[in-house]
Amino acid sequence: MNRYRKPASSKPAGAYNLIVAARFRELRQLVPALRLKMTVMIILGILTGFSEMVGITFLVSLVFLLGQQGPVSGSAVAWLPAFFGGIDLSLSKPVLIGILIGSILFRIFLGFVNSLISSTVSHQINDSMRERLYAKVLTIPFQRFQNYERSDLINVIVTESYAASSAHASLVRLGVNFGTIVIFGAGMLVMAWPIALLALGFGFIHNFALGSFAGPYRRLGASALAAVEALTQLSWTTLQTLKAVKSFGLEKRHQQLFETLSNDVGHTWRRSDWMGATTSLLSEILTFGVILTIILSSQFLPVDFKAALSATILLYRLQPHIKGFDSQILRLYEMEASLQNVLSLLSEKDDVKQASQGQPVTRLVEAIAFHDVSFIYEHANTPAVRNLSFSIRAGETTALTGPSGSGKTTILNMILDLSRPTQGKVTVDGRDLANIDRTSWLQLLSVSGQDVELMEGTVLDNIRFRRDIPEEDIRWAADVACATEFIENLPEGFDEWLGDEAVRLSGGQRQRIGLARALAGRPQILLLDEATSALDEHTEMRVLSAMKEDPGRTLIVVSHRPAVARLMKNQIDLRPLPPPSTSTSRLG
Ligand SMILES: Nc1ncnc2c1ncn2[C@@H]1O[C@H](COP(=O)(O)OP(=O)(O)OP(=O)(O)O)[C@@H](O)[C@H]1O
Repeated sequence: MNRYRKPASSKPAGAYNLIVAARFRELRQLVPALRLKMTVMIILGILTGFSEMVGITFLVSLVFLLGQQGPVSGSAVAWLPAFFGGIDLSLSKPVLIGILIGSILFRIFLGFVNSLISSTVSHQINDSMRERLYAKVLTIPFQRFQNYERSDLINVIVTESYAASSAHASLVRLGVNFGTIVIFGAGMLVMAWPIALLALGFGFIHNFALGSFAGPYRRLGASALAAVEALTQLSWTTLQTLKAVKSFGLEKRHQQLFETLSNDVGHTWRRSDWMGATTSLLSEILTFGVILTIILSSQFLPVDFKAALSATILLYRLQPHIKGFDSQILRLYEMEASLQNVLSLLSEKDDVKQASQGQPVTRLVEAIAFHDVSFIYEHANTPAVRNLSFSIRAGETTALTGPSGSGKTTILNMILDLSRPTQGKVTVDGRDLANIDRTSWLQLLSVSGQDVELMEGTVLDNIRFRRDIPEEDIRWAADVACATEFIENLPEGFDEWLGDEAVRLSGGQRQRIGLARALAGRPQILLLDEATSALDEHTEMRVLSAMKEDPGRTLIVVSHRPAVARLMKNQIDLRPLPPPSTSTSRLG
């Protein structure tokens, strides 16, 4: 997912069954307050299994016992009538029928309660995972965020977040299966211990045989995830670059690529189904083998035939639980890759400074100053900006110029507190920006860039951008940004639905919506990062002149156009100075 993420190891971490402990540890890390609910669900599940045993299998055994005359050799069934002490078994038939019906109803009730609880807990886990993953995307440092593929982030938040609740459900079922196996095992031990021992041996062989599938399941989980990620990424980039795809006539190529990736996804899911069918078949064959062994050897075992038959029926009823136990372990292997993705995103460190940390600021009074600032991006070899010192005075207009790649956007990102200087500091009225409350600082600032990130909604929604801004401020901002003239020509005006790409708008119109969005909050400091590059020169001058009119506003404009730079009072030129000077900035 993360471009810098280490690939998952292809070898299982430890012995087959140890994966349960690993998943449990991870789950507790993800959902700490889960132990009580999990215990309740496991107990309810075991009770369901118990009532099933009593209600069906145990009573079948008793039916045999009712017909039994005299003591039965080699088995504990001989003392079962005594176990029901003093009851005249011929009179207890209605009672037995009552118990049978009662236990079936009890099992149905427990099953219902358990499914209600499981579904509530699953939804709680899913809600909490999605919210935490989304919150993480909002709180990781912007630079780290840029290391992620957007399509992968969507996959993790929307799809893979379910891995936690699936792991939880599997662990609960595992606990239920295990508890039921123990209870059934005890029942069999009471009825026919030699058969119980045979069943125990069968359990170990079953566990061992299915253990050989652990590696393939783990790899299958990882390749299914990779296939889905590749498919989502292709769909995402096709939507993002559809115009280019059509302009280059690449529709067929994309269709072929999609079909290949889609087949990969189908192929991994088919392999998953086949593997499920194979392990199920193996489990059935093993059970059949053990039951056949019991039947064939029953005459040699020191067990009465009827007791052997009762225990065999129990074993037959037990088989789905043994199979469930092992298949849940295999599921835990399969979901490892998704769970690791969720964990790896959640373990990202949050921004060093939270939005509400630091001293609040209400106004820029003097200046924003850079003091010997250098910045190097993660995984980059050279600094994006080096030893920069300059100051931008409050209420003045400043042009930030320089060749492409000289660090203009990087500087704006540091003013926006999206990136921290690797060396040196940025100050606001003499106070280190690192110690200023980000929320209050960002209330003074607004930014508009070359590419406007539009969202699903109307023109009004796009300018308001989920902030509490009155409509008259939006209309005022649209006026200043020279946007009203084209908005009012749209069929629905400010209520025109744009869609997230706003394909019907020209580049210059989209930029004017972006400018109106930046202005609508009436910021004291406005950062324009080539935000008027798609406008014709005349409109650009009109927009910038209108923006300059507010005397209280500090305007910082990044532009490659000399005419724009001339319109500003100051100029910071990032062209490298000739050697031997090391400083790359000067205030014009
Ligand atoms: N996220 C990033 N990771 C690594 N390097 C980056 C990242 N963003 C920018 N850079 C590098 O930092 C340098 C400065 O980039 P920046 O975008 O600040 O330049 P710019 O002056 O705004 O360029 P332009 O005028 O082309 O928009 C460039 O060499 C760029 O490749």
